[in-house]
Amino acid sequence: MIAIGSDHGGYELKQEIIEHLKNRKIEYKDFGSYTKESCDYPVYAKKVAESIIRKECEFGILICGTGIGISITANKMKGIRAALCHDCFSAEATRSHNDANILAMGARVVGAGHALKIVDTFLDTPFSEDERHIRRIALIED
Ligand SMILES: O=C(CO)[C@H](O)[C@H](O)COP(=O)(O)O
Repeated sequence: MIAIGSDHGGYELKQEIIEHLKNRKIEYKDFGSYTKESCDYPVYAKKVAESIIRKECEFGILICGTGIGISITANKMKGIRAALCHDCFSAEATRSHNDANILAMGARVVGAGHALKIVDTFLDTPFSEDERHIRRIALIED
C-alpha cells in the first residue's frame, strides 16, 4: 500500500500520480489535500509519515511546490527516510542505498511525465541489502 499526500502546490501532480497507480493496479491511500485551496504541507507530511511508521503503508509519495518543505517535515519523524528526487538516477540510488521509504517531489520543479517515471523507478527498485548500506542506515537511526 502506497501512502500519498500533497499540499495545494502538489495537488494536481498528486492526482496524476494516483491515476498512474490505478493504471498499474497499485493500492494507495490518499491522505489529502483534497482540493487546490491553499494549505500547509507539514499536515500532509505527518499523515503520510505516520502511516508508514505504523506499517499501514509500505512507501509514501509526498508532493509540494518544491518537495523541500514536505521532505524536511517527514524526515523529522523517526524511521522515515524521505528522499527528494527530481531524476531517475537519484530515485534508484535512494532505494538501493538508503532504503528510502518516502519519495518527495516538487510539482513546480518537475513535469508530470518525468515525475511518473521517477515514481516507477522508486517503487520498482529494491533495497540492495548490502552490508555497508545497512550499517549506514543504522547510523542514521542512531
Ligand atoms: O514548496 C513548498 C514548500 O517547500 C510549498 O508548496 C510552497 O511553499 C507553497 O507556496 P505558496 O503558499 O506560495 O503556494
